[in-house]
Amino acid sequence: MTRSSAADLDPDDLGFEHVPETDQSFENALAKARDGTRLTVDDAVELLTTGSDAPGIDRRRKEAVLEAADRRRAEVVGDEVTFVANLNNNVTTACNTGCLFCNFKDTAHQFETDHGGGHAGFTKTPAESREAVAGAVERGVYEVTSVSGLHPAFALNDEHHEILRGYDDAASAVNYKPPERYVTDPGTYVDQLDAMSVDGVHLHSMTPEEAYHARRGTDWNYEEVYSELADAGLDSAPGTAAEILVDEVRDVICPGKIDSQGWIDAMEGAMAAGLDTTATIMYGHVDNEMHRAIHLQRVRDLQDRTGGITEFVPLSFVHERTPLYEHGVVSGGASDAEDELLIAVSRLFLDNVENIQTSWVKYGDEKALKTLSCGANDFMGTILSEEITKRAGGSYGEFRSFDDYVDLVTSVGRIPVERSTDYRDRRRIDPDEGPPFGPTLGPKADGTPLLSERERAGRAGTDAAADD
Ligand SMILES: C[S@@+](CC[C@H](N)C(=O)[O-])C[C@H]1O[C@@H](n2cnc3c(N)ncnc32)[C@H](O)[C@@H]1O
Ligand SMILES: Nc1c(NC[C@H](O)[C@H](O)[C@H](O)CO)[nH]c(=O)[nH]c1=O
Ligand SMILES: N[C@@H](Cc1ccc(O)cc1)C(=O)O
Ligand code: SF4
Repeated sequence: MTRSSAADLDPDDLGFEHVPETDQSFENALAKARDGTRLTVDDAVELLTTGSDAPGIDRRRKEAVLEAADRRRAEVVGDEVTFVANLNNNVTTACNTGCLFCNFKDTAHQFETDHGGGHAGFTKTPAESREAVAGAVERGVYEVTSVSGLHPAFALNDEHHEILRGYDDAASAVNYKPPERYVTDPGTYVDQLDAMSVDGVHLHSMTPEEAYHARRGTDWNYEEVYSELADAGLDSAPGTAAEILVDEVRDVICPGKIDSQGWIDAMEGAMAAGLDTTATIMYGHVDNEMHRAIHLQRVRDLQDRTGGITEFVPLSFVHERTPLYEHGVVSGGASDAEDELLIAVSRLFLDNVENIQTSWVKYGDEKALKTLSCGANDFMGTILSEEITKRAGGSYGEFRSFDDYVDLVTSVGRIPVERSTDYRDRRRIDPDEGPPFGPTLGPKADGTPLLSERERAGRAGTDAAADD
């Protein structure tokens, strides 16, 4: 069943078929985790629940799971904690997909020329995107992550515009309105990537959902679309939009999105086009431990087939300003124990994905540091600007300097390491040599700090959103 509004949902009966019940025991699952036997979905459920036969989390059992994951992390990737010098450049917040966990988007009609009222969102032209990227590259950033709303005027290229214009009632048939209808034309996906290709910066962009948007209304396949995007400068694709890869959950939280198989098809297309990818899970809303375990299996299967996933990124649901919370469908996000167990079981279950990322944006510094001893080894990036979590009510900040990274990582006895997006280039940072520390791996990165003390203080209250 597809429902489109949070107000229509009965929180006490979401009708889920998948529930966290198994024939496995916690002890058996833990023994398998400890000796490195490949885990099943039932094993993962036992570990995530610390025993599905009893309600609540058992503290002692939880510590045993975290310890097993920490040991595995040490065996697989050692004591280095990696991070990247990157910029988030989101192109537009205009989106009609209506995901109930998301407050990043603004309904797209507000961006039209004949819309009277104001709005808090933005659309950047390709020239504006280039300016944002050029400024960051000048300062030593060498990765740009760009994820955006599915603006109805976005098309892959000029040919795609022609195809979409050919539809009768294109707005409802293919979610298309021509750029002339909008105050700001976002250009095409190819234009945006071309514009953001500044001095060899690594472009990490085009989620599976965006790739779907870039081929809607055509018979093009994902590999062709990603190949054209790669020609325009794309280097790797973020595997967001995964949310929970179980359709009964997607039907509740994102009925307008591609389904689980669609996400997998897009990821396979990206990798067939030669791109690296990342994979995510967005958990802690209406999902249960069985859903999380099935999700992990789908990601592991995909990685068995492709080998192109460089990292797994758990994104804990930020609830405060989202339709799911405002309509009482959920009463909050994941607990600390759930966050720790999710990181730990991701490490133990995904025996074919080397890097598990922890997000200081979602968890805050204290919890993110704790997760570095529950299985995580990557601490994401400087990002310099953050809108998705902030708009959902998250308050853990939107940028991180290398000095902060070195302080945080050394405070838990680990080794700070600057990395490239694909983890192939690495530089160990010697804390005794600085501060200030800055990035050195990019073409224009010379070790100069990305943010001076003064800028960091000055930016603490800045709002990056601009008017359309
Ligand atoms: C905001 S979308 C932007 C890209 C594109 N529209 C898409 O859906 O793939 C990127 C991701 O942000 C994450 N996200 C959105 N709202 C969130 C929230 N309230 N808490 C945690 N993650 C969230 C979701 O996992 C989503 O797939
Ligand atoms: N976890 C979050 C990320 N992760 C992405 C990284 O910053 C980086 O782009 C990736 O590891 C590839 O190098 N980005 C966010 O904006 N917010 C997060 O919560
Ligand atoms: N920007 C996304 C997260 C993200 C982007 C790229 C990734 O590879 C992973 C996660 C968010 O804040 O939720
Ligand atoms: S998650 Fe992405 S597709 Fe869904 S509403 Fe937000 S911006 Fe749009």
